[in-house]
Amino acid sequence: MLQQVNGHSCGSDAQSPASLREDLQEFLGGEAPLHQLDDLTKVNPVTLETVLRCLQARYMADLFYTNAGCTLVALNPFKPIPQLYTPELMRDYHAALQPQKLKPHIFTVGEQTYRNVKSLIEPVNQSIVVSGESGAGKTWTSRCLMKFYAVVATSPTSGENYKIAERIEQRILNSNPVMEAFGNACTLRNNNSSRFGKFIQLQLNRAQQMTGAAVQTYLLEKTRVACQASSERNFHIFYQICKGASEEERLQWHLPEGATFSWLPNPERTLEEDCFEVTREAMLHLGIDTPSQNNIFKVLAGLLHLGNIWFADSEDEAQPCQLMDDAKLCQDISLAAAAPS
Ligand SMILES: Nc1ncnc2c1ncn2[C@@H]1O[C@H](COP(=O)(O)OP(=O)(O)OP(=O)(O)O)[C@@H](O)[C@H]1O
Repeated sequence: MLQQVNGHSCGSDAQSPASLREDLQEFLGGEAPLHQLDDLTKVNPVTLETVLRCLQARYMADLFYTNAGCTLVALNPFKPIPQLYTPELMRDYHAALQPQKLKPHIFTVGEQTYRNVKSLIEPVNQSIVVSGESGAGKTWTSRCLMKFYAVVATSPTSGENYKIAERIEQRILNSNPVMEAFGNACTLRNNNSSRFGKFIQLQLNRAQQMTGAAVQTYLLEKTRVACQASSERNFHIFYQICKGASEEERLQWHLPEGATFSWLPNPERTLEEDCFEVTREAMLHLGIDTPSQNNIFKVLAGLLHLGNIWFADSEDEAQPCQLMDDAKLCQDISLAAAAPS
């Protein structure tokens, strides 16, 4: 029988510590290698130690997904595993008679959810909750799910439909770089940490083909614009415009090469998330044209300049704030405006 032990007394039926230790030894020294346990409900007795040992053994064997009943536990491999996310593998999970019989994978969850919609005459909305601590891999997992649906939930027949489907698919996937540029930042725990929560809604038509997506965001950490913990950074987009702007744009946005901004800490760190081109390209695909993009980037550059303004402590709070150094402010602005590049 499955024993559940959570560190507290389990009442009169509780197993004695000695017999629990025996069971533990038996389980850990058992015949079957621990990494072969692909469902944590098969772990017996269920203790923190047995569950962690099982997950550790699977991690060492490059097995990053483990079922826990109807929940999937995903371990972050912290290294690229391209063969785990190929379109071919997505199609295998999609085509399988019983995907749950294949190796545990995020694609099983994606496919099961998709089938739940498909199997009902009056479809019912399905939700997948991706949770975990910072750096656990939630953003990665949501991206995988979106890619999965982009592959399996678009199977149009005619050429015209194919083009429409491809455009929708591209737009859905392009929302990720834009959301991440404006809403993610490098923190102590994660170089690409989402500083907001999101609810992504994928919309399907009656033929279960993807017709659109909506993303609702909440709790964006707006204070990060003006205040970053030491060794952390501001949102990626600020670094992208400073590093990736052309000479002409630098002039337009008053961002001379080498300018320092107090709201832009640790600019010397180069991350793969600093790629301005990817963001611009994705914005274009989402329908944000170049003039609109320029306006957005000008506002962001203005914010960086605002961060370099210092106010003197006010003696009378009823009076307007005084700038610390008017002359320096004018000089900074004119320098920025006149800077060649
Ligand atoms: N399945 C995976 N394969 C390869 N690398 C991964 C995988 N999952 C996560 N990673 C790596 O771990 C990093 C952190 O993952 P991710 O940004 O998804 O975490 P998160 O849970 O969304 O964190 P936060 O809550 O801070 O936003 C990723 O940038 C990526 O490098």
